[in-house]
Amino acid sequence: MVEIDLDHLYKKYDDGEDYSVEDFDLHIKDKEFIVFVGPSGCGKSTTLRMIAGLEDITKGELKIAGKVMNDVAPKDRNIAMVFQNYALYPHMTVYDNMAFGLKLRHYKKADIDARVQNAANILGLKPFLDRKPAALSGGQRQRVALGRAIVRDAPIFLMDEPLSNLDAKLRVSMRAEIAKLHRRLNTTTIYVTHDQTEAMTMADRVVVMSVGHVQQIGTPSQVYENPRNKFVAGFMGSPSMNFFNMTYQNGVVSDGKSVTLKVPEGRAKILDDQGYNGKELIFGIRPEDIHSEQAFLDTWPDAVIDSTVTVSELLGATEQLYLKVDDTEYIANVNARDFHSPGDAVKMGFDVNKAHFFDKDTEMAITKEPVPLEG
Ligand SMILES: Nc1ncnc2c1ncn2[C@@H]1O[C@H](COP(=O)(O)OP(=O)(O)OP(=O)(O)O)[C@@H](O)[C@H]1O
Repeated sequence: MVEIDLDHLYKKYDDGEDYSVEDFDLHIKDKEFIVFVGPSGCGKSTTLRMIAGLEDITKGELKIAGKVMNDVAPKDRNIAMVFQNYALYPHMTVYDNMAFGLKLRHYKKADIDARVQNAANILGLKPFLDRKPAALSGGQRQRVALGRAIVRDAPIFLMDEPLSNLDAKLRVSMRAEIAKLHRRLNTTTIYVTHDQTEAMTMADRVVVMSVGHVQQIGTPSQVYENPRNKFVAGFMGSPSMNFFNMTYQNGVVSDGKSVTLKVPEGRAKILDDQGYNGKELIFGIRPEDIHSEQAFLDTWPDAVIDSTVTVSELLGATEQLYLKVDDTEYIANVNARDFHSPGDAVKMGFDVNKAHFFDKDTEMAITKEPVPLEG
């Protein structure tokens, strides 16, 4: 059982005025695949490096399997780490790169060989064991870096943007390989990325961060379906959620120009109960919740907006439409059968039942019960 507890962790760098990480509180379960996700500079790597022991913890406690680790040296934490730049030794073969850490730890030769062969087998690296890193592709190098973590047989893997140096296609296939590897090895894993797609597709749970603070912790679907605030709503999902500044009054939201939408009763009651009648708020709707099919427009005539297509991208089964109403631009993902061209005047139906409302000042989601930070 390897559980990791981040108990109200804080980090302030010597030359920093503010905390780079503030009050990071998380219990990681045995075998869990956790992804820290957020924009550049939000404190993901700093948190990971505190867990690895590469940075001091300013305040708070780090526990691994119940034991406080704050002052334990990195080499004694039994953690394997995979970095963005692979950190391979260029003068060593693939075999030696994977064996090196074990040699340093005085493993027996036969044991080292068995571990390296096993990792090479899992990662499809057998044909390359005698090559040097320069003679490998980016994906193969990244696999060697993973191999070096696997041979350690460590109960915890930490991965810091391990795929960001790979091209888009390779990233997708390595993403699946790492997920498969996790299912096979069941190692408690913390994975850092700024790519929300990686977070959504790989994580058991994601920790969404912004400027040193945890914004929300949950399964990918929890944070996608029930974002706690506007930041999480806008960060998770591609293309991003559309936001409109609106005023809510008597069951209708309006931007004071051409966008006026009836709010279904249940949602309107929540807004009424929480005192938003007559107030400004932020209205959010995901591109997939805006429709162009006639049947939808006929069913919800009070949520149809006359718009103009500015760009249309055919993605195969769906079409991504960039639209404009007055000066407001938004994006919709619609069925590709209704193909549109730039300049087309279109009627777009907003599925207000799926919309999200946020307080204009706090930017927190307006829901029946406040969305918890975790879960
Ligand atoms: N060694 C350091 N000394 C001082 N400040 C630092 C140091 N390392 C990081 N920081 C600062 O701490 C904050 C968090 O940085 P961190 O690298 O953890 O963010 P990140 O989310 O991992 O970003 P990225 O995706 O760009 O790596 C940033 O404001 C950064 O400038």
